[in-house]
Amino acid sequence: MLENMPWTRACVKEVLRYRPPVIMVPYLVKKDFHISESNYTAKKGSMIIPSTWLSLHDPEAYPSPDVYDPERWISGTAEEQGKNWLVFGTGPHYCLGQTYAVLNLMCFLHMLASELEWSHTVTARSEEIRVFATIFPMDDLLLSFSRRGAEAAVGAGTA
Ligand code: HEM
Repeated sequence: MLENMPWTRACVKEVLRYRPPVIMVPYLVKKDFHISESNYTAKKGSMIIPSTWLSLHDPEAYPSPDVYDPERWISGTAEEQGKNWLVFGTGPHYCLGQTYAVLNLMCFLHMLASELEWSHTVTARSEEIRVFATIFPMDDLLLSFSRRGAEAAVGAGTA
């Protein structure tokens, strides 16, 4: 079923690109490591902290990177940008949960969208980002839900 939901997948992949939950991954250098095509060598014992944010907002890979645009995963070239898709890291320690995470978010989004009406109170700080391990909207996200077709709110408040 989930493989037949390209738009739900596109929405999940786009929100992970647009607002990645992990914006940097720290690595400890185990031995001197020369960065190819540069004259820089990372010394043993130093910390390297690559930013996933910059790759995921690279305009060469994702045109208009600061626009939330699921369409780029349908008719655009986003699926071809494997080197930039660092939401789940890369290399031998890439995230073991990445397939599960995307499928789980698809299920979650599908259920919330089909069962509930969403109401988002947008404030001047909604698009500002607070970094605290992961990222949050600065206004904490003023979102309320009501069951479709019912008067009673099932989860009003912040979420
Ligand atoms: C949206 C949700 C998630 C995001 C954005 C995420 C992101 C990441 C990132 C960036 C890394 C570091 C990769 C690297 O060092 O290059 C990582 C590692 C890891 N993740 Fe996730 N992750 C998510 C969900 C999950 C889930 C649901 C599981 C387990 C069910 C999981 C299990 C792991 C494990 C075991 C590692 C360490 C792999 C290793 O060191 O070899 N992750 N994740």
